[in-house]
Amino acid sequence: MDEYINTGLIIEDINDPFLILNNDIDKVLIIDDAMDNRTLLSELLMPNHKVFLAKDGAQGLSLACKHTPDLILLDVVMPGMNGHQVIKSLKSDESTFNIPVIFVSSKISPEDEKIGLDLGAVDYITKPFHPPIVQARVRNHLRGQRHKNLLEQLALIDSLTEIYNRRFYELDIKKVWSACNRNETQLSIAMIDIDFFKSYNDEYGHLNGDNALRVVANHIKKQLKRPHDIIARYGGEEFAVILPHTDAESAQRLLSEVCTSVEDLQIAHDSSSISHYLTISVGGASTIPTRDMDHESFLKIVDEHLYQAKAQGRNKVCWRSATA
Ligand SMILES: Nc1nc2c(ncn2[C@@H]2O[C@H](COP(=O)(O)OP(=O)(O)OP(=O)(O)O)[C@@H](O)[C@H]2O)c(=O)[nH]1
Repeated sequence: MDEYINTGLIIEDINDPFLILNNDIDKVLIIDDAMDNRTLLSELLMPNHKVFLAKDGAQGLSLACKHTPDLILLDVVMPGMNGHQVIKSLKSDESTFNIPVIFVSSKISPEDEKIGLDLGAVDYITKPFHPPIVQARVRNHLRGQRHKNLLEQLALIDSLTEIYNRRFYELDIKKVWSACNRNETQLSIAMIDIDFFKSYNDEYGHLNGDNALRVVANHIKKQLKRPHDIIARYGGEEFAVILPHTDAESAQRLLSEVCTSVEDLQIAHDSSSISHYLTISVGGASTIPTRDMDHESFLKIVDEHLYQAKAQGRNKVCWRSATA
């Protein structure tokens, strides 16, 4: 079938890493049972976009989940699942909920258009369509979507350190907690606090304090190598680290290295009573999440261990033992 061939930027459901490499090109998924429409629309969009083609609703849903396109052009009248059923399914799935959908339909009455928009479509184009209008509408919606994505990303970044912020932590931990629960895999969480940071600010000034926060945050971030490991600024001089699929032994080893390496940065801290340099204390715990415990209660255990690290002299890691 012609759509299964990767022609220029027209891509069907192929297992091709090329898709992941060209992130800067917007991806548009066309779901239409008529081959002529698929061809016409893809030719219109192909020069500027990466185009995926689906010949029915089921294939469209599977491509949408797999490739998370930036925009979907969706026919209404199709055999099997119609466009209304497809958009309902897209809107009920967390992974596809945010993808804007434009209906491209031969149902042209205002009532049809209203139904489409009420179902969550961002636009409604009637057939026969005018190519320049399709191109302009697609371009405008993609521009809006890019802007929205950018704002969403910025809302999850801490402006001082440019690492993730607490809001991202809250979103991520929920997902990771349930994924590790489902897969029965180990999850480790650490809370990191800079030692005597109040006196650092008092001694060197707030601007140097800000700079030290930036340096320490990004230094720790660099040491988290796995793709799903994250560090987030949890509050003032406190950072949370999430290490999915990581057991207590590995996590503790990693955080001990982090702890040592922060002191090795040799950021002078003359008013610290434990070192000449800026240091951190770390509390942590590991578990296979169960239904009996939520991540907030687990974080309290992590916090208790941070408290212990402080109480035991700072510049160290306290981890809940596996049997505790
Ligand atoms: N420069 C700067 N300082 C901050 C920022 N956020 C929090 N702080 C400071 O971090 C300090 C934290 O002080 P404390 O909570 O008393 O803790 P500490 O002095 O580090 O003492 P221990 O944690 O017990 O070792 C406060 O003085 C805050 O003002 C920030 O964004 N920039």
